Amino acid sequence: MSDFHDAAKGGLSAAQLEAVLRQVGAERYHNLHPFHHLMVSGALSKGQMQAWALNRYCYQAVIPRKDAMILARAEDPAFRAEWRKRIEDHDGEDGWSGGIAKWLKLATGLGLDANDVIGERLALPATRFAVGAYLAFCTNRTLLEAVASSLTELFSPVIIGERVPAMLAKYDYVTEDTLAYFKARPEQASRDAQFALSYALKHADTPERQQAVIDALVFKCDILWAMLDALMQAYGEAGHIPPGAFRPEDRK
Ligand SMILES: O=C(O)c1cc(C(=O)O)c2c(n1)C(=O)C(=O)c1cc(C(=O)O)[nH]c1-2
Repeated sequence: MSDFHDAAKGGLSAAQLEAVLRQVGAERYHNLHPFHHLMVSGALSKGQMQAWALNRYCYQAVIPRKDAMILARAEDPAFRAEWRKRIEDHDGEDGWSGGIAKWLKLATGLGLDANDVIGERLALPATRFAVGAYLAFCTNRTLLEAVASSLTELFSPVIIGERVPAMLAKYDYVTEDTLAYFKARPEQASRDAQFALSYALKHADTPERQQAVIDALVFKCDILWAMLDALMQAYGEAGHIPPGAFRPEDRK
């Protein structure tokens, strides 16, 4: 295990920087988290699955907002033309025909009330803090760091490829229709991640900027990890559900 804090010392070639970024994913992406392992092994209760979908909605909902922050800060029209596809993917043409609507369908397909999900008030405090930290990072850090923080998407096709077949095989209440969100995602994620990776490799042209790119990806892995930690703490064996947060019916 590396801590990556001086991974760019002395400077890296583009290929070396890419290798470090992929190593960050190999060591820190949330497919390594115990909550994901419980999910793919079929061990989650329905209430735990609902808690996951309800909390993940907060993440989905902030994505187009952080992408709008990135758009606003980008001076190159060609960059903006490419990046705005991300907002279109999540919002669709009318706000409710893209990825966010599909995530909502996933949540309601698991038995949750749509207003409870959209309202975000039943989400865990730590989820809201993590998601807020992502939005703040993309608002306050350099454009290069904000772009680099999206690079977890290099690894999302892998976790989606693990999650979807397992959910269909191991939970009888999960249908293909419920999981429609994930159909378009791997292709969109690969397109987006390739663009972001090329941008990051090109613009990280000093050891300091290379380190900033690596740190941004580590930070983003921490965000995703912290969200699953929060679910474990609240809905795992410890069962410390914070006041006001979602209480599954199978665990009053
Ligand atoms: O299912 C997943 O585990 C997963 C992970 C990630 C990610 O790695 O950040 C994203 C998504 N899904 C996703 O659906 C998505 O739209 C997305 C956008 C971004 C981003 O940072 O811009 N990450 C992710």
